[in-house]
Amino acid sequence: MVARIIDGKVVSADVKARVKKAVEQLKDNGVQPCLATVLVGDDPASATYVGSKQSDAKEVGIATRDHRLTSTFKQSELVELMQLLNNDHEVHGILVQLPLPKHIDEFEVIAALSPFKDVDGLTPYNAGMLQSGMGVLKPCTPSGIIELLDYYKIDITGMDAVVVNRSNLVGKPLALLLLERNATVTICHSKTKDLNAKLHNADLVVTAVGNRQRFTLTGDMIKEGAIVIDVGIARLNNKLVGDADFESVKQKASWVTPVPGGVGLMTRAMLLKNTVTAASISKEMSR
Ligand SMILES: Nc1nc2c(c(=O)[nH]1)N[C@@H](CN(C=O)c1ccc(C(=O)N[C@@H](CCC(=O)O)C(=O)O)cc1)CN2
Repeated sequence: MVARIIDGKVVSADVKARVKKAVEQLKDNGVQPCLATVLVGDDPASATYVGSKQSDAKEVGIATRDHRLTSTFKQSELVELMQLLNNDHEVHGILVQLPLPKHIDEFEVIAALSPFKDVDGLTPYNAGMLQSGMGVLKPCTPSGIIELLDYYKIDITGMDAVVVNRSNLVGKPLALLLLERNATVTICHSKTKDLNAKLHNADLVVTAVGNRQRFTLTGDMIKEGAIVIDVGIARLNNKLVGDADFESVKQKASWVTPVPGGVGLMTRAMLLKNTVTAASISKEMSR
């Protein structure tokens, strides 16, 4: 079997076109959607991601604020900045780029965000809403993966899904979204017993490790016809790669996402979608 490609370029362009229209409608109704990004420290990958998020926003007509802070910025100052942005009526979405420097308690900063401006869907309120099946602002990578499955009309009902990641950003929220689509979900991690057996049995594999030395998914590790969603990003021989050895996985899977050009683009597109949703929520609340 040779896998069909789940193309993040096509689907993210579709999401962005819908977002652009929604932005125009909001503007016609007197609301200029605005996204504030917050970057702490000088991690080059994080700076690149924030740069892309800023230019994506501009491309669809969303206004931006760009807060770039040194790695010595204090936790209390960051919480104060969250409160300032929460109270700024011109700002609808707040994105704090992760990871934060080690001296900062990520949970405390995220928890200081207004859940109505939490365009990453990470506050305790939005995480709880997601768990109840009532999520509105949902984490961007997991909701981007669902958008990809929907676009290609891939029904995962009854499938055994294995997610290799247990973070709040990807693994945990994704497990809930796959469960909502009636998959049977197993979350795997570094302490999982017999990962190979679990992978072999899976109809859907989502991998988000991002370190080829620690984990590489090869074709012989998956079941014939499995769907493979690759969230990992790493550099190998100066080339951007995912967790999957694309060529061998492609020979065995039924569907596969490429890296680059897959889930990463969806993460960015879903942030724009969440920003427009947050702007609409703010408009409703001010009525
Ligand atoms: N606050 C957040 N922080 C982080 C998130 C997040 O969703 N919210 N996710 C990750 C990384 N990430 C977003 O910030 C991200 C990853 C990948 C891409 C992307 O565009 N990938 C492209 C390739 C890009 C390249 O050429 O370098 C692709 O896969 O085609 C965007 C964003 C960590 N932090």
